[in-house]
Amino acid sequence: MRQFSACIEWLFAREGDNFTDRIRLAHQAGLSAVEFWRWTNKDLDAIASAVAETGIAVSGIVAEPMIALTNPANKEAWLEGLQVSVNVAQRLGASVLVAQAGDDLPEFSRAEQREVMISALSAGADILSGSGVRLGLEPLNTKIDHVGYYLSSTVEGLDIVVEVGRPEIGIVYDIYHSAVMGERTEDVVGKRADRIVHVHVADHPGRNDPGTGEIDLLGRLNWLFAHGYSGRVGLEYRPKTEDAEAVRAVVRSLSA
Ligand SMILES: O=C(O)C(=O)CO
Repeated sequence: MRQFSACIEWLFAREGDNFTDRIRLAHQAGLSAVEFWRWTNKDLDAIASAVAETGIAVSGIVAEPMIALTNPANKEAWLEGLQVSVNVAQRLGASVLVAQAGDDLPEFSRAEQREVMISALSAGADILSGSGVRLGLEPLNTKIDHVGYYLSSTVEGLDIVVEVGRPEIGIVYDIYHSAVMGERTEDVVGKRADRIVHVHVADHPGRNDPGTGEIDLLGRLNWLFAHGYSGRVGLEYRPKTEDAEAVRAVVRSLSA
């Protein structure tokens, strides 16, 4: 059965509640996993308690510090942070760390930045090795949400992780970002679905609930699962309502 994970940066984020209430609300709504972004600004003890109390899984968090992997000056600090992020992921039982490439830096060529990223990711693989945690480099759209970001192409992201050549390193494939960039899933993923460590969904336009826009999310998910993806589906969208039933309806509509 297809497994879903609620991104509680946006889902179950009722005004007045504290962050850990979102974990309880996701559990009450029937979700088996949650994910969130930064961990350095959150109460990890409270999160760990809510996770233990509900039995819900944490599918992923962001690798911190969120500094540009494209910048050679950041490599050491990024690797130090990765070690701590792995420890946090292990504490929470999270199997995915999400890494962002950072901005396209005008002082370096794209090829130079690519080399810097490959070197950092290769060193990162040594840190991840044996930890049970994988790192997903995330291509993001540069048309709406992340103008200036280095990595907007899924093919380029996959080429980078294939060149790194380590099982600990893959990509996060966000169908919304990919669709905004005009990509068709089958064209850009091709035979490399095994390199995807996590998938995100949101509809376009609006980045709202699946079903509110024009992306055939079910069709794209069906394609991914038929071609080797076996991880969770992260619900990373801005919900139009706070109604738990609306999330359940999304899960039903995207289930196989
Ligand atoms: O920052 C974003 O837009 C993301 O998709 C993070 O996962």
